[in-house]
Amino acid sequence: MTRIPVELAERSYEILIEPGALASAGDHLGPFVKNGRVFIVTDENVANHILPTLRASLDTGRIAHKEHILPAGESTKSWKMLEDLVESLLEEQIERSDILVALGGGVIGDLVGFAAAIIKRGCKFVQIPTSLLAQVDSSVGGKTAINSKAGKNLVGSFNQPEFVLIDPEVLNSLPDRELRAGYAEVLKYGLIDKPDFFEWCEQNGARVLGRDSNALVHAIAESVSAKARIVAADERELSGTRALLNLGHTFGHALEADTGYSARLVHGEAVAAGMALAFGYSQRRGHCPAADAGRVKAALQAVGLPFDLTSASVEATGQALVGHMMHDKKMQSGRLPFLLANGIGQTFLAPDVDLKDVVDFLDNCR
Ligand SMILES: NC(=O)c1ccc[n+]([C@@H]2O[C@H](COP(=O)([O-])OP(=O)(O)OC[C@H]3O[C@@H](n4cnc5c(N)ncnc54)[C@H](O)[C@@H]3O)[C@@H](O)[C@H]2O)c1
Ligand SMILES: O=C(O)C(=O)C[C@@H](O)[C@H](O)[C@H](O)COP(=O)(O)O
Ligand SMILES: [Zn+2]
Repeated sequence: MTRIPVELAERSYEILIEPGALASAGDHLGPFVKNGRVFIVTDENVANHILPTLRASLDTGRIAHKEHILPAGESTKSWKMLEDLVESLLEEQIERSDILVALGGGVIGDLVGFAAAIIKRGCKFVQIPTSLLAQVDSSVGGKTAINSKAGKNLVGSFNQPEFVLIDPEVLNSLPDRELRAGYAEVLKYGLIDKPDFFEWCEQNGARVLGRDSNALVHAIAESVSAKARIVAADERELSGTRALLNLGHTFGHALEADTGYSARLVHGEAVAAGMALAFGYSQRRGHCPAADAGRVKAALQAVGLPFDLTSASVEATGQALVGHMMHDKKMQSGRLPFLLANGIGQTFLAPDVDLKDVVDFLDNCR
């Protein structure tokens, strides 16, 4: 088993990675529940494919458990779903010594992490991520949120899990499209500050997406070590270091808003197009060589991810997209810093971006 620590000032925790680990989830959860109960929250797809193995493991360990099965999809990160989940857990008299388990993709992880933060002013929770995106990104680092009418992830908290249990074998039932979407966030780590890893991805992307076990474990371990390092340096995104993890997201969240957070463009796909736009815009501003921006597009295109507005099927004007960006949490004194790049593996936070120039870029980059 690979163990990667997330070392934080207040409390550290571990990310455990092992093919087949779900079958022994009870052994890992046991010490955290003592005499309490486990409340598993999952979605309907994950309930069909993955829940039976977790249930069996808890039964073997004689750990009392209850289940909440929610609809799948981004619309589950809503006030309504949060309210329903919190009320039903309170109805079941959840205690602070019990433990919530987020079994699912990033939608379930973000919702359950937030519910855990507010129930009785804080319950413990564990992340068992089942999508590639959740295994390489959302299960680690403690950002939890729901969406609001104004935009993506605008209501939430920083709330770290007790541990993260990653079983790459659960990805066998993940649809190809979702696997690809998660792979966009894998590429992100290479683009931020790991150029060698980006090169590895260029050479091994097909193995990862072909579900080769060794390639998947390598991609997951490299990704979560990068995320753990960045989160440890700036847990609450105060110094600008953690903002690097937002590469592609300023553009990407605007694309998601434009498509109504629908299945037309899922988060990882929006981030893929967003990263290509960030590199394209960096090239326009003279930061990034054209060859590097070209490599980013090529790496995305090679695996069937969107690499510009057209391939993301977004027709909105630059003005409309920048309108969505005005709700970005990075906004400060009316200015929006952007994650730009001097090249592959050289991402930086640019504070001085003129939004009129971004509008012009978006209107002329199709
Ligand atoms: N908190 C963070 O740091 C962070 C980081 C990245 C993304 N996110 C958030 O994560 C969300 C996207 O996560 P996602 O891509 O996992 O989406 P998701 O949770 O909607 O999962 C994608 C789809 O795959 C299905 N699924 C998941 N695991 C499966 C499996 N093993 N077998 C079969 N089907 C499976 C789900 O039911 C869903 O239909 C977005 O809301 C995004 O904002 C958060
Ligand atoms: O963990 C982070 O920090 C990230 O930015 C990871 C992103 O992949 C993720 O999508 C995150 O939810 C975006 O953060 P937000 O603060 O822009 O909502
Ligand atoms: Zn993301």
